[in-house]
Amino acid sequence: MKFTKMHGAGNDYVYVNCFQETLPQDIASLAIQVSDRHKGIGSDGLILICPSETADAQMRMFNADGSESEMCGNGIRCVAKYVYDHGIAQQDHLKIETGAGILNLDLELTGQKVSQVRVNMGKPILASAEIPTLLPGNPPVNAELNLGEQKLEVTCVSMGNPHCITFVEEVNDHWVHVIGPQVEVHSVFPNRVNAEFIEVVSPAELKMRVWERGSGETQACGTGACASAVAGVLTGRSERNVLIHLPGGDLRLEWAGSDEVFMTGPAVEVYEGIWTGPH
Ligand SMILES: N[C@H](CCC[C@H](N)C(=O)O)C(=O)O
Repeated sequence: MKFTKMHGAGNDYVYVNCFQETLPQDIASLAIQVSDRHKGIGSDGLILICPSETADAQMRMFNADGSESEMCGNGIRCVAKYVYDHGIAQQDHLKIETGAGILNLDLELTGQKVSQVRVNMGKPILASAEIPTLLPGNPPVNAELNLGEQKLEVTCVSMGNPHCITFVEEVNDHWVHVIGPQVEVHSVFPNRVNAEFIEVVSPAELKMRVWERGSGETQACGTGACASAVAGVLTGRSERNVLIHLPGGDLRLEWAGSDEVFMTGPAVEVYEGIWTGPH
């Protein structure tokens, strides 16, 4: 199976062109195997670039534990780069079908290749089946999440996939590695959740680390950055246009007057290879 390794702000996935490749039946197992950083290719998950009847391509995204997510913000920028650079569609405006609907993307070229992508990520959802209201009468903004000894004040936003955002004084390993896994599997999130921890640098700048549902800490999360930008506005902490610093790079977020969230960031291809495993 031919694959391409790509990343967006350090959030790295194995990409397979399903216009050409045939996959095994059990995609969840394949995702677990290729993602393994010691016994596989090594990635935060597996992303399939598939034909679509309604858009230029369809994206399917699997976490490192094999679970499928509705959306991936860093992934969709890389899918757009792949679709353009590899000649599947060559307009500088693309439509990609996702589990969160069809999204519109604008490509920025350096030479003949895509270097940055601006994505209309659609409207945030403040309460949904994936993010039930945390407690009766408790809205998803500044809600109380009970972790036993500790109570967190969180804001829950879905970008098609669910996010739980906590604003903290200092984003450190304790938040990400100790609190993150507890938030991910908290019983108020029946489908689990991605957990973001945000430090406000200024109203125009946030620092973020993420514990992702199904993949653990990653260097960046596009949908998480969108959800965090929305949470910053809803809680009066940040402006509608913010730069978010992540361990793997920066993302620009705008929550426009139209209520849609626009995300701009890099997309990088690293190498191509042939998956022959596992043996
Ligand atoms: N890293 C991805 C999100 C993956 C989300 C996934 N972990 C989930 O289960 O929803 C992003 O850039 O948006």
